[in-house]
Amino acid sequence: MKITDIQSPDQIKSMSTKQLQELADDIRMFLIGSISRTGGHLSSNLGVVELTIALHYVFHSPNDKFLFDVGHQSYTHKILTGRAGAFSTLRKHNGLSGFQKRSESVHDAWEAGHSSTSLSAALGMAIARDLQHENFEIIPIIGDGALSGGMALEALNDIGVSHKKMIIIFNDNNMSISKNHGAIEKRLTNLRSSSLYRHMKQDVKTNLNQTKTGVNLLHSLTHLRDSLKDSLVDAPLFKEFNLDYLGPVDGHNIPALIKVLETAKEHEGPIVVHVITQKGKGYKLAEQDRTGKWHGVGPFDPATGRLLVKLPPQEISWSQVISNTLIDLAAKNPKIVAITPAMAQGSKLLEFASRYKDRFFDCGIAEQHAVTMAAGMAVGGLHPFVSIYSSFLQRAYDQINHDVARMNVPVVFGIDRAGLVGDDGETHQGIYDIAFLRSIPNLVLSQPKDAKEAQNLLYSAFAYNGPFCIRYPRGNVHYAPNERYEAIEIGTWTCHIVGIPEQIVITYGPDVDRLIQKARENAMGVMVINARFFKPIDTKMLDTVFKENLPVTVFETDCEIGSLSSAILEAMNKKDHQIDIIGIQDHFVPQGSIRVLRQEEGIDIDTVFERLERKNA
Ligand SMILES: Cc1ncc(C[n+]2csc(CCOP(=O)(O)OP(=O)(O)O)c2C)c(N)n1
Ligand SMILES: CC(=O)[C@@H](O)[C@H](O)COP(=O)(O)O
Ligand SMILES: [Mg+2]
Repeated sequence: MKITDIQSPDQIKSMSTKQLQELADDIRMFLIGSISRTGGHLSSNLGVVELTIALHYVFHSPNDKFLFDVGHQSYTHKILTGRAGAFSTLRKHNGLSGFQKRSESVHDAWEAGHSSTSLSAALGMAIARDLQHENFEIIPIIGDGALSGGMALEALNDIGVSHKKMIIIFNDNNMSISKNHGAIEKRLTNLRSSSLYRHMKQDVKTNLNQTKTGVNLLHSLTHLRDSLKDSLVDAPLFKEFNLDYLGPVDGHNIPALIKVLETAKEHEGPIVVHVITQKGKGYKLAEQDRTGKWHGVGPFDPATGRLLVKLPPQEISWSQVISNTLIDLAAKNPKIVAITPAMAQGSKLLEFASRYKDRFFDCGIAEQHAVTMAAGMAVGGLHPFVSIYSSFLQRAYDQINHDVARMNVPVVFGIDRAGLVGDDGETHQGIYDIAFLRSIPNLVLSQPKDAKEAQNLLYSAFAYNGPFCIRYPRGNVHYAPNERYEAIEIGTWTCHIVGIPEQIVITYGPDVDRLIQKARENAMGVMVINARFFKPIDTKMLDTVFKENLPVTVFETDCEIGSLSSAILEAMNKKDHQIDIIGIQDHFVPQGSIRVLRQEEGIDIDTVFERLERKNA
């Protein structure tokens, strides 16, 4: 069967074991080919092909509900539910989402993008089901990385006494994006390498090889199930949560998976099925990867693994600029330590980790813990740098407020992926942090316009004795290491005059230079203000600017509500001056390239410029 001919999971229900395995092989080839053209979450998806086939074989979606935690590993689910034909649009504007999306298919029972939500959601859905006397299965699928998230552990604690029927698939590939971290991880290592698991795997293999009739298979699987029951003593992790447990089972063995899932289906109350999978299965480079390089990739040549999009010379990612500077500053200041909640690869902190082994802390997917731990380190006399993507920082709002800002302790936040992130869509757009951080007392909140300013801001942040946030976008920037650092006075903006100004634009980040360049090219007279601090803002400069009596535009590339324009309007409350505001309106921004999204939102330089030109007309 052609992969694109699959319209419904019902089509696989009558397949033999052999046909299911062939289907798995075909899907894997399809995924590698398709993702090599569009980019996407390769490794996690290659790891769950057989598991997803077995889930759709045993359960009946959309009546039964699959909740893929994070959702980045739901590609096979999309294929089996009739969406293979749309894979060329994966993560593109108006195209197939890289995550489960309820508007996309009735088979997508839940939406995510951030990790560790599936178990709470599953319990909520189970309560709703039972109160309304409905009858269906609820199947959250959660990875070993996501399980380390606080929400997942809070949910397990509740589920364990709920008696609500659900089948928790624990997809254990011994990897988060890169290496997984923590005590749970250690416990799992013992379990995975237990002689019992190896024995079971061999046992099933032997029996499968001996017969195609299924008689010995059944015997083997019954034996497997009995062994699993015995193994409970060796798997106390879930027992401690008062949860029944089946496993571990080989996640690439379809008959074994089917049998275990059927056993779990008969079980009353909640049960965990522990499935061992291999991240990147079927693509050698991804199988061998421990750094996370193949977790999410851009387009690549499948034959060589070479990435097809090359950086322009002298450009590096904003994350890399910050990381290089951090490494340099840390060489001179032993109090500097770095923390990441499971994003060492994306935040470009792997080099820091190898240079300063005892000063680097990957705490797993645990943003809240990361921030409060940083506060503890700061109270203890260190000067921590916490690197968190803007959208994941939403998780740690209380910790920033309660533990860092309230005690006014020196923690530097590197808010990565600030602004539009593009292909990951709504769940990952980093456009809210200015608004949600600005109201917190004691915080300094800044964004550099270029790499030079980024280096100077980081230098200034470590010279400051309080919480200091520096946000920077996804993408690249022209870079040369600063010959020497210059301290930037907190709360100061800079003013850039092009021609004879007829109007004033207040903006920030890389758009400062983009706008200056555009104005020069078009001989427009404009005063461009680089609002490099959102808190505190430069009220002195605002006073001067408003005295010019020229039209003012605030051009922001984040959500309009509560961000820079709000800060300015608050400050100018008592003055009589009209301000034109350009920013992202009050709605969620879907996926798409940043270029397309900026056009849609009317915040691309051309549209902004046309708007400014109209003001001069
Ligand atoms: C709250 C939050 N923090 C960080 C991330 C980034 N992230 C996406 S997938 C992932 C690793 C998940 O590991 P696991 O659950 O084991 O899934 P796998 O990719 O191994 O299948 C991380 C850290 C996220 N999506 N949400
Ligand atoms: C699914 C998830 O949350 C991450 O894998 C995320 O997609 C990474 O984004 P970057 O590609 O910007 O590092
Ligand atoms: Mg994992």
